[in-house]
Amino acid sequence: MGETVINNEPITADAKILLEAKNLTHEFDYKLFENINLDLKQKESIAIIGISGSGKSTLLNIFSSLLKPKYGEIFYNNKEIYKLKKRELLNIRRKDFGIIFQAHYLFRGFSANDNLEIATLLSGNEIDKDLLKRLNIDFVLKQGVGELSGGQQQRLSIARVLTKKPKIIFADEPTGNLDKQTAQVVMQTLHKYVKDNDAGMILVTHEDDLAMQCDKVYKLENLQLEELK
Ligand SMILES: Nc1ncnc2c1ncn2[C@@H]1O[C@H](COP(=O)(O)OP(=O)(O)OP(=O)(O)O)[C@@H](O)[C@H]1O
Repeated sequence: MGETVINNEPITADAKILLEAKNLTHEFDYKLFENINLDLKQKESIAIIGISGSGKSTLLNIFSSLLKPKYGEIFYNNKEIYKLKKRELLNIRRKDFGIIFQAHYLFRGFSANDNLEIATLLSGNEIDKDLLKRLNIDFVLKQGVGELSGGQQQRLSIARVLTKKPKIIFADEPTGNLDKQTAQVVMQTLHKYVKDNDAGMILVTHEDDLAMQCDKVYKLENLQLEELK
């Protein structure tokens, strides 16, 4: 545990755009954001910070196909995702999008290994033993999910998402349950995955130091994304 983050390759101007958000506006009881635009390129990681209630999770839900915005569009592979047929959208969400939220959605009553096997069945990929070692969960595979600590469950859910080999990772406070050192290992693992697999990542976090390890950092404030890095 505890190497330095490998995240210094610059993103070239001609890198492929993975996800494009155009003019997003959304509100619940109050307006959260207005006319937000964002591009996510291959190998790029983008962090979104902002005070509690500013709408970060809502924005991530919209990016990640879970919530249709009031106005605006999200393009993935040149298609507007909210105009796709339900089945097509589900397919993208299942195969290409890796959604890591604090609630883990692990199958309780099954072992850690069973949970990973499900991801291999869905994706046709193998379980990556090195990944499990990096995340320090290789020794808990036989245990039931309910027997794992909160942090182990969180890392298992991250391993399960990465086993799918998603094109884009959407992560909402993925290190919320973890101590600083383990959080650092998890972030390194996510950054390495993004660089090694020509993927992209959008991360919502309260931790400024974790945000600054991303290629770009935006603060959601006054209905806009202000570019901090
Ligand atoms: N499904 C929903 N229905 C109604 N209101 C919602 C819904 N989801 C979020 N909100 C409201 O939208 C506002 C922004 O919530 P959101 O979770 O996006 O903020 P956040 O910046 O991620 O906050 P935090 O940092 O505390 O997680 C809050 O006032 C919340 O109550």
